[in-house]
Amino acid sequence: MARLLQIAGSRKRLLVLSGILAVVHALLALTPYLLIYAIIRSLLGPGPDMALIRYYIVWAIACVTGAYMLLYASGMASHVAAFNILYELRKQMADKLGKLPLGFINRNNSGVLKKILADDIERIENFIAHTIPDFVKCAAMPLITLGYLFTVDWRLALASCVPIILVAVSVPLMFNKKKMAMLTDYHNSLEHMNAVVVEYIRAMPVVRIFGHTGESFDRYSNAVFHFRKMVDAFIRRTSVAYGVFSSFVSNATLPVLAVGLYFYFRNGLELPVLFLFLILGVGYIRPLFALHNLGAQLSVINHGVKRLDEILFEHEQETGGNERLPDDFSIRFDNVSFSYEGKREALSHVSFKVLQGTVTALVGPSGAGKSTVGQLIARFWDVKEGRILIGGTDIRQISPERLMADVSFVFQDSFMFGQSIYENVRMGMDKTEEEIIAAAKAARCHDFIAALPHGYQTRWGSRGVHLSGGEQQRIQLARAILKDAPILVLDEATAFSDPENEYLIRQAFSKLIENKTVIVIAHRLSTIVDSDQIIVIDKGTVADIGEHAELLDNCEVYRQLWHAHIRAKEFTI
Ligand SMILES: Nc1ncnc2c1ncn2[C@@H]1O[C@H](COP(=O)(O)OP(=O)(O)OP(=O)(O)O)[C@@H](O)[C@H]1O
Repeated sequence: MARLLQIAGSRKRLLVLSGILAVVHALLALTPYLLIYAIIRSLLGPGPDMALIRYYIVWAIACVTGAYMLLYASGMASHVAAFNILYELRKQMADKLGKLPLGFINRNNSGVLKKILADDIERIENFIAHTIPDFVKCAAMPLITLGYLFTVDWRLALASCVPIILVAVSVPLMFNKKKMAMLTDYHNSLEHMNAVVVEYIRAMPVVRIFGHTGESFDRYSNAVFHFRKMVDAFIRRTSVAYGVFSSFVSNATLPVLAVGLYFYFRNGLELPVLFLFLILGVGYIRPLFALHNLGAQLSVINHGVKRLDEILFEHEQETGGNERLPDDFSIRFDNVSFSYEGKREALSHVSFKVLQGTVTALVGPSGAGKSTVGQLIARFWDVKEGRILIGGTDIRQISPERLMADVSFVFQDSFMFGQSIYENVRMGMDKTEEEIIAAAKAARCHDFIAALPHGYQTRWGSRGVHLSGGEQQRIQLARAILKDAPILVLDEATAFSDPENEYLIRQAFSKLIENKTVIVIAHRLSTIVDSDQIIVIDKGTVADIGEHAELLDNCEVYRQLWHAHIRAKEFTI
């Protein structure tokens, strides 16, 4: 609750207002019962005063109306606060995700992130908008009622407390530490199920093709069964205590009725007082049910808030507080070592230099660390040892915005947004229509875009159009051409292209790399033989650096790669 109030920030005042309105609502909702009590007294007394009774009825109706108006106002205040908090939270999360290393996003399963960003935040809204006012109301109602009942007859008031005392004993039994730990397991299991479901759906095409439907379904169904087991075990553990709790609450009349009847027959307790206790002495127990539900909800929220905080407090990439601009766009790896999540080193003592305006190819066997080198330049991750310099400046001292503006990355897979093709090329950059079309022309995509049903305004996605893999690659190139960053990292961008597409991509490339510092991560060695330099990476280290002919003479790893490449080219089915 404290953390939620902290998250609420300046909206706390609205929440307090909502709470105050809920308390006044509770007071007003109680008043009609007191008026009914007065009416019964009057009716049972000698010569009832009908004018007074009518007066009480009018007041009772006014109080009920007022109570509901206040409840509405309280709900309004809490909703306005909740939606504002929701907005702030989503903004904070988006801002934070933008500052985290991109590797963090890669590392986390998209199903889990989706649950945190969509479901957990949504639940917080629900909690703040509904549960907080309900909580105040449910806590205020019994307190006010009980206080009043003690002023009427302390003996019956004490009797009406019996169910509360029993509840106070049974609830901690229900939520001891062990069961709270079970709740955490329950939430983890729910998260796991979410992740598996997302994977199951996303992997469906691959799974079908490879005939692993049974295996994949097993993972899915195991996750669902595990979740069911968790729920089952939790319900088994708590059902007895819950049964005791609900029977106390449902039969709360009994102690008041027994003690009331006793005093009525023995001590001449007034009938209206007995009625009052039978109505109010039981009515105030009901909100306890709601309080109990709130306990369960609180644990769900608690888990969600913890998950949100894991992201909000995740270590951000720092710029060392001493931001500098690069002097030029050369790149230097200075004794760089790096491992993913502290495991085996993916790169070990890697040093090389890339001059401004030159093309460098990274080659090496699969898993050697080529993509890692590329990703480190864009600071997807931070190095463990050594440093990476752009124009003489350590990239950790360049602001992330500057670094992102200076480096373009063409990935192996292109991602298309569910927007128009125009917006997919523009990618939020501040560019004119002419510039966008010029970039599309340079990337050889203008012709196929123009042939789409609505040209550049055609929407990508389920109800729009789909483009071939090669066309999507060219859209990626158009983005990079439009961005016009001085440094370009190309990760196997030409792989898997058909000859026609490859020809077009090559044309787009030559336009893209003009006057840029380029690093190409390539498997098809024939495409990079003319590079200014070739860096051979093997098992996370630099095996050799040089031009194609030199490396063929001197580097065994390169020679093997080259021969494998030639054999692959000559291979026919
Ligand atoms: N996100 C990641 N988390 C953990 N380990 C990773 C991750 N990405 C790569 N690795 C590991 O780091 C090592 C280097 O991988 P990298 O992708 O850089 O090699 P590569 O030379 O680009 O391979 P390929 O040519 O097959 O794409 C490999 O052992 C790989 O398993």
